[in-house]
Amino acid sequence: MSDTNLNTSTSLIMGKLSWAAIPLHEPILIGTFAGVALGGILFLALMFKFQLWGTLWRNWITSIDHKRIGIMYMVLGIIMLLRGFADAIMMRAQQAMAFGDNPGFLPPHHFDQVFTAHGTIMIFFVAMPLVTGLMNYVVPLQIGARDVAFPFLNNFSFWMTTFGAMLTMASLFIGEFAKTGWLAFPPLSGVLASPDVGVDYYIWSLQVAGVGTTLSGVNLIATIVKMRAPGMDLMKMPVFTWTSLCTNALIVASFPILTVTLALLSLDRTVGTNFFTNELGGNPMLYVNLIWIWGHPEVYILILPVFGVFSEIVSTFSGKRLFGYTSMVYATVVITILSYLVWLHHFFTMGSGASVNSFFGITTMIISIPTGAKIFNWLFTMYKGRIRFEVPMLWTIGFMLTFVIGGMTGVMLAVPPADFVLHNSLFLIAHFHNVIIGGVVFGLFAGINFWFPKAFGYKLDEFWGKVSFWCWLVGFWVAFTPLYVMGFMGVTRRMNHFDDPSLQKWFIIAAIGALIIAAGIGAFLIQLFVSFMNREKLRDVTGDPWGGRTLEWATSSPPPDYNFAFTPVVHDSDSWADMKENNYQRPKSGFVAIHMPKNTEMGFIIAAISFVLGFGLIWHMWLLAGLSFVAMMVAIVVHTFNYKRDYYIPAEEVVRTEEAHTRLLERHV
Ligand code: HEA
Ligand code: HEM
Ligand SMILES: [Cu+2]
Repeated sequence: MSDTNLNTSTSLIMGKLSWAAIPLHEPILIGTFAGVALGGILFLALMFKFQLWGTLWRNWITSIDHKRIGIMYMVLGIIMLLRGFADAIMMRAQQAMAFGDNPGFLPPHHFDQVFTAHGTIMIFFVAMPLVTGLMNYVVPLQIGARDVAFPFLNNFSFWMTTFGAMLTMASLFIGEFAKTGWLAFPPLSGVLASPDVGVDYYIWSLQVAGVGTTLSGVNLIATIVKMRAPGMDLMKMPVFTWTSLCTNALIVASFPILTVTLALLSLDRTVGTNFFTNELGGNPMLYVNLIWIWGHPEVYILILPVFGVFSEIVSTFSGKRLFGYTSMVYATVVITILSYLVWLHHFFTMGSGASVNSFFGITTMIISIPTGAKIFNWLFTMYKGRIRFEVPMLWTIGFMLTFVIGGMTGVMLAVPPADFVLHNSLFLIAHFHNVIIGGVVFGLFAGINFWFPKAFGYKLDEFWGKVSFWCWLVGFWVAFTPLYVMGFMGVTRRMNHFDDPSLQKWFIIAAIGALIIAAGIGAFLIQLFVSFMNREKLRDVTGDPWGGRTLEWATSSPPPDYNFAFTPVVHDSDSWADMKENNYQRPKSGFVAIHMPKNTEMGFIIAAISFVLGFGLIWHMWLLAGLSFVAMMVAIVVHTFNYKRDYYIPAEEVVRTEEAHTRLLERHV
């Protein structure tokens, strides 16, 4: 065999992968790897010791129960939050020390990967899974359904998201991640400026996860449209379900744009097309437009569901019906529509001209009106309410104060002449962390504290919940106010070293703020642990610990596999509050067998193969890519022959479950 032949055969199998891809010369990465490996070994040891593999496989990995899938999404989001936050701490430390002669501890090529990975992970693998997890858990319960419309697809979507996240994580130890920023604009992300695999990791992680997100959007829309309890017409739907419906409409309408954009980028990179280069009629502005037509709706995909969370919490903890239900629904729909008419505000400075900029500036500002309507509705709900300042409500009030300021700085950026000064400055960074942390993250913590007792049957510890809240609130302001200040001074984003020593004090303050946030994350983990240890004391047997108003509180906590023994009948938007007022009695007899979907391992298997496929494509290992593609197709076809997709929970078992709940309730009274 000649030398050339040998070379082609190696590259067909190994592609660009070689030992040089393992970052042995990066002490930070080797340290991290050692930590992950040790943690992994500890985890495996514990799993074997307590013999948990069977349970993990049967009850979780292969589960098609929307409740378990919802919880798994939340676990994924929380684990990835630790990774994304580790990146944030590294950036805060680097920028606090890298002044003058001190280069800091992160060389530019590493720093650039850190901010790209931070942004990508926080948006796609923290905020998205947490939001999707909440919707998955809560929506079917709120509409009185037994599961989502396509339970298998739900499991598959979850695993696609998870394996997408795992591809990003793999880039830590094999090769590297993109150095382009979280939206990977060409020409920087093109093959000339970024010849290594970083951008390919970015592309394929998001492609794999994006399939999951799109399908889960389809699934939840079908669920909400088709599976509501009798009597729940659209204007009687709980507000969280409404915001979920709009969010998933946004997902279905925007994620395919991301998929296509990334597909074109990968064609440019691998087969030499010129969609986004200036050669042969291509144009980088095409990419900028496409990515923001997805990117702007994306930020509303994150915020709308948490607006729903706050609506549920405000009315529950004020002991009142939500003020302005109808206007709340219209505001949500208006924001959904407007979010498609503003994308250009992300590149006012890129030469569209005064009239185009004015159009997009004005549409952007108009979004403040429905958003403001929501804020005032929440305030009016609290007005004259009997407010209980429990942990979910604290997060809600913290959100209202923080988010309004973040929204206002957004409106400042929407003024094109002002944006020419503030674009890509730390002011922008402060704006979006202000709305994302003060809005999305606070909302997720509010939601976790609110629905945790539903999912696990006991409340979360109040003391540690409050510690976590105060650390996040104070920490956020200490970490990001300096960025507003420096933004006004003209300091730009994505810098790993500064020359002007007078700035250092601001970065040190920001680093202290990040440490306070770290304490908030720590307190949250302690809260989970302490609550688990004290679960008997924190137990709620009623299924309705907060005096809830919507259907999820009508069933036991945790709900049985089938959610409701009988499908509830709805007469009001606050259906459970209405049922309680009318002296609703739980049915105690007449139970029948319940038709349920059955677990399957196929979602996990197909998603795992897509991880291998992604890995092969990243490294140009064409043989591996081809084989895994064929394997994936085979798995899909095999799955279509699986006719054993459902089973019945026998009536006796339903009787047993329901009677156990009745006994608990009677003992409680
Ligand atoms: C959850 C995320 C989220 C949310 C909700 C928002 C909400 C808003 N954003 Fe933000 N934004 C981001 C995430 C988000 N943004 C991100 C991630 C980026 C940058 C990405 C990057 O470049 O990397 C960005 C960037 C960004 C830019 C681009 C700046 C630049 O690159 O130079 C602009 C410009 O117009 C903008 C505007 C707005 C506006 C007007 C709102 C409005 O929706 C806010 C509306 C709310 C209020 C105004 C407060 C409540 C209202 C009242 C109390 C009523 C009274 C108020 C008035 C009448 C004003 N945002
Ligand atoms: C928890 C505390 C957090 C801290 C301390 C933090 C800190 C930072 C820092 C220092 C940067 C780089 C700023 C620069 O360019 O100079 C950054 C960028 C970014 N952050 Fe965060 N962040 C946090 C949470 C989040 C969350 C929760 C999200 C989203 C859900 C998020 C999304 C982003 C994005 C999208 C970028 C831009 C990345 C890029 O420039 O490509 N961050 N953050
Ligand atoms: Cu935007």
